[in-house]
Amino acid sequence: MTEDIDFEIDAEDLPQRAGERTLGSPSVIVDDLHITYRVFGGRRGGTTQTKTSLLNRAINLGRPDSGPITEVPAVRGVSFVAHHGETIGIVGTNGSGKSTLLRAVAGLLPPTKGRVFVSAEPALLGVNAALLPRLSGERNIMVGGLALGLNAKEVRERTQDVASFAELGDFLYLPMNAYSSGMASRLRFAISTITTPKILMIDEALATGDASFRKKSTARIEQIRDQAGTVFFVSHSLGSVRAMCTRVLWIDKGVLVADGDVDEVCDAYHEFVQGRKDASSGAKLR
Ligand SMILES: Nc1ncnc2c1ncn2[C@@H]1O[C@H](COP(=O)(O)OP(=O)(O)OP(=O)(O)O)[C@@H](O)[C@H]1O
Repeated sequence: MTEDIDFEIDAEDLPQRAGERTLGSPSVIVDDLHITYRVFGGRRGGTTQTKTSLLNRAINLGRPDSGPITEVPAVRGVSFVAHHGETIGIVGTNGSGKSTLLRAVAGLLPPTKGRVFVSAEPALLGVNAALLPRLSGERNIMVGGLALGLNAKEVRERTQDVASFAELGDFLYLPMNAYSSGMASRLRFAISTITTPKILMIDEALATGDASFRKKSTARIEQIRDQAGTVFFVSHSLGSVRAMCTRVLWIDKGVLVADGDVDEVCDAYHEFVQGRKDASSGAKLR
């Protein structure tokens, strides 16, 4: 197991754990959730393919989306209840299903099986939010703001704040494909924090930008977290998870192997990635 654990972020720069906040009512209920991706390609004759008729194969010959379909079970039977007032870290090795789980809770992926109940519209805050490279920063702020539920007037009122938070200067009016990658990710972050959601989902957002922007963005996360009801935080940085979270879910190969106390789960996961323990060692923490 060669998972990298990033301890690079200075603990002093991190938002602190939400402390002894009393838990409120349930905000997210995930009940036996399964997410299976279906992708074109893969081994012909494999066990996960659907049958394509000879005629279809002949018609589709040469098309990139023709051929067998492979099913990738990314989340397998995950169940948990999150409450208002919790900051929940999600840890797991590469490809274990963390982002898929987050996207499913955010309503961006339909469950293959099982159900997700949310008490409010969750907002996914991540550096990977899709923006349109040919549009200016200003137009992207409008598109992003509308997508997050603001109306056009509200977005216009906040545009200068978003632009100055992202340190765009006059680049605000240039197409995003003229931005440096750091500038683009700062803008993504700034857009995704334009509102304060009741359920906030953060996917590796702390990795955004250089050290000074990271400090600023973590302060912004702390501010949002204090106002948001429930925060989910996917990260490979156990330092960040320990500093910020009040509970941790550990996902391995799509299965929830541990759900509980931050230090216990982080310690077990750390030992696991160091190759000292098997993933099943986390089961007792549930
Ligand atoms: N769009 C997709 N189509 C098909 N398979 C996918 C897709 N996205 C993810 N997967 C697969 O689903 C599994 C879970 O991926 P996911 O991105 O959720 O894991 P992760 O824990 O977030 O990984 P990482 O830490 O590398 O970001 C992996 O096997 C991955 O290859």
